[in-house]
Amino acid sequence: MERVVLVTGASSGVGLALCRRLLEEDGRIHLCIACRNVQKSEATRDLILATHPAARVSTVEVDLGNLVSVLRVARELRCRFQRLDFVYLNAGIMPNPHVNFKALWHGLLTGKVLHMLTTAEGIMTQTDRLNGDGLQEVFATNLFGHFILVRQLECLLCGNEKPSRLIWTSSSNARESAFSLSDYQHAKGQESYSSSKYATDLTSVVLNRKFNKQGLYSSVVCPGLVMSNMTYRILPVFLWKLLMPIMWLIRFFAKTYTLTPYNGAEAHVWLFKQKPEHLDALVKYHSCTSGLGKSYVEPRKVNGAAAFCCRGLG
Ligand SMILES: NC(=O)C1=CN([C@@H]2O[C@H](COP(=O)(O)OP(=O)(O)OC[C@H]3O[C@@H](n4cnc5c(N)ncnc54)[C@H](OP(=O)(O)O)[C@@H]3O)[C@@H](O)[C@H]2O)C=CC1
Ligand SMILES: CC(C)=CCC[C@@H](C)[C@H]1CC[C@H]2C3=C(CC[C@]12C)[C@@]1(C)CCC(=O)[C@@H](C)[C@@H]1CC3
Repeated sequence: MERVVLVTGASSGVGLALCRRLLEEDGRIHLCIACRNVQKSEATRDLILATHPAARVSTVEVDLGNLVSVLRVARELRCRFQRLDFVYLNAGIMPNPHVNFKALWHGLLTGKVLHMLTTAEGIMTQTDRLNGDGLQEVFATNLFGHFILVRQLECLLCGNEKPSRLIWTSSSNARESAFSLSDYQHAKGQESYSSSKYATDLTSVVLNRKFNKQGLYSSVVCPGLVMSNMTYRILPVFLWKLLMPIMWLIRFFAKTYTLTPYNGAEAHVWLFKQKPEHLDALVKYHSCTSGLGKSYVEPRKVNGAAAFCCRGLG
């Protein structure tokens, strides 16, 4: 039976590399790519078919930051498919990023620089805004749109012969201290990206609690630092090009400097091959690349997730 795999944010970066890598793993899957509009869907399908001409690739359009669009695409998917085996919830944004180089310099003096270079803790802020639905844009796009999609697709994901899987692209920038239940959309702070990714980690834990019995399993991954449209919006492209040799060097000390979308998709592809019953719901799977360019996956506990469960909030 062919497996049906849905990937959001398939038009570029980690999502596009993931689509290609999944087809390398199993050329018989039915890959459904979700992009923002028809032009992007068709261009992405052409790119994938150029390297995998025999692949079965279909397209759907969704703006995850627009609830009407999410409900519409869920309806369309329910009509088109009888079940979904894998859903990669990968689309994401980081609008108006700002890097505090002074803090990075201070980190160098206080010995925290490696932690800062891998998590961006204390050196990155964003300016968020309200979207058309009256929700904070980062929360809505990175988490809530995806969450509503999952809930709307329950009939395709639960109670199937084999377990179905949700795989969320989170981040090592996810931080417990950036998230607050009383301001879960992060309207008040300037770390909306970090908050949305931490909320994603917790959502995955809670989804496992609720749905494992019905054969649906959820995992979170971090692709590491990847050069993609998202990172190219943080600094000017010429600066990234200048920094590139330094980043190759940093990779000898910081294994999460995966740098290419292909390497960044390592954990996503690894999870595709694992039995979900053997995975730990409180772990985030990190794509890593050694200084010599070898890719591998490292599991790390999600900070605070166990405590969150114990408090009974899940
Ligand atoms: N790059 C990095 O270093 C890291 C990235 N990540 C995460 O990886 C994921 C992929 O990002 P990456 O590949 O780096 O960046 P890209 O910007 O290349 O990819 C983001 C994807 O999300 C899509 N997207 C954005 N907004 C929406 C929306 N409203 N509705 C539908 N699709 C949307 C984009 O579509 P479009 O082409 O239309 O804009 C694009 O396909 C994100 O969740 C990001 O947070 C996590 C850790 C590190
Ligand atoms: C690499 C050097 C020498 C300088 C670049 C400084 C920053 C622009 C850079 C350092 C750490 C990076 C980082 C991210 C973006 C770019 C940095 C702040 C992320 C926040 C990108 C998105 C993610 O999800 C995180 C995992 C990244 C964490 C590290």
